[in-house]
Amino acid sequence: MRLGGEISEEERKEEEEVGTTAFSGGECCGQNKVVVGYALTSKKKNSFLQPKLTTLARNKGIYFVAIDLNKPLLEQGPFDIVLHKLSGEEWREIVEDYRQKHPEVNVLDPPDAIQHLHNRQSMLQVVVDLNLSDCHGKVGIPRQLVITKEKNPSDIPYEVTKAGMKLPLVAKPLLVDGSAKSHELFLAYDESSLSELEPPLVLQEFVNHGGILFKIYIVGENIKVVRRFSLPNISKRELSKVAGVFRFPRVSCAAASAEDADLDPSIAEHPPRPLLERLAKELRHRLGLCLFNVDMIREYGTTDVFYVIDINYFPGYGKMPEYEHIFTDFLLSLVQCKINMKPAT
Ligand SMILES: Nc1ncnc2c1ncn2[C@@H]1O[C@H](COP(=O)(O)OP(=O)(O)OP(=O)(O)O)[C@@H](O)[C@H]1O
Ligand SMILES: O=P(O)(O)O[C@H]1[C@H](OP(=O)(O)O)[C@@H](OP(=O)(O)O)[C@@H](O)[C@@H](O)[C@@H]1OP(=O)(O)O
Ligand SMILES: [Mg+2]
Ligand SMILES: [Mg+2]
Repeated sequence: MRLGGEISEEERKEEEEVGTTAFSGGECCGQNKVVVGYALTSKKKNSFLQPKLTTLARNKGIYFVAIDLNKPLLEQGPFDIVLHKLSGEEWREIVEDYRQKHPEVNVLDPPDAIQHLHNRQSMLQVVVDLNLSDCHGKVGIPRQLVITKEKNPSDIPYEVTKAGMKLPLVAKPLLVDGSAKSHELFLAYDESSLSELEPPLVLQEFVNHGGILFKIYIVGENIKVVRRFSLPNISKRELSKVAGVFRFPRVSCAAASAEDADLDPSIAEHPPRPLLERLAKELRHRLGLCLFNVDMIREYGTTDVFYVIDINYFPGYGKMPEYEHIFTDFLLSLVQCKINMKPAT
């Protein structure tokens, strides 16, 4: 916890912008003050730093301060916690350097750990390694094949046949770098059309799941599940009649949740809580991350066969119910944990 931390004029302005009021000194209404430096894109800042979050945070003594990207990070602060989601190697090095020079600051999360989620192959490999086959259900990943950038697109149909992959396939850019392009996904109904795609790619077997997906938001030890609309089932009949590759929209990212829709209970029922707790705990430890979400689907016609299809770093928490309470409590718990760990003097 920062005692007597100073906040610069620019940071003060920024705080006013996001609805927090800065003051010098380390205490607020008898509470210690927690300073959270943040480096987020303006889109993320707008969706995450909503007034309902910043107001509640201020009441709990938490102050969000914008990191000035035009100034060295090492000259800014002092911070208790740093929250960040920006792309690029340069930023990664800046944060890594800052972490080494300021081990007392909780940097959420370490850049190397985040990097794991920037590749759709390494992202899901942790789920495979977990081998969660008997914990109130089975959790795996869809069968997938990586097509590296050296591969000639005209060879993709052969590679797919050789690997014995079953159609239809979802084609996803291998790298996730925060760009719109890295979210450009295609559904492929026949093998020969696959040569229209541009490597590097991950080709994933499409798993019928009744058009509903579960977004499992993780904030430290907290788990919140929301239901979202997803792609509908593809029947054998449809598959036999259709050919080609089709781009599809970011259907499950829409803010509209499927929470209140009138759905078949066998499709809509949330995955069992013990399974989610085990999955979240294992992923937190194996990935070394606190802030992420997992997209999970239930194989259509089953009660307990689940697939993880995507893991995202620092997702759209603004769409998670009660995120302002969960997030502020989490930030306070981090600082409290540090205080408890300090040796008594
Ligand atoms: N293997 C699959 N089987 C069935 N549907 C899938 C599969 N993979 C992806 N989808 C559908 O496509 C959507 C987008 O896929 P995915 O989540 O992997 O992409 P993304 O660009 O990383 O999305 P996000 O916006 O969540 O980061 C999913 O939410 C789901 O509706
Ligand atoms: O924009 P939204 O609020 O929807 O958040 C999305 C987020 O975009 P942002 O980080 O630019 O905000 C995406 O990050 P990048 O992969 O593009 O880095 C990804 O994490 C999505 O899964 C999030 O949607 P959600 O899964 O939570 O529905
Ligand atoms: Mg997704
Ligand atoms: Mg994703």
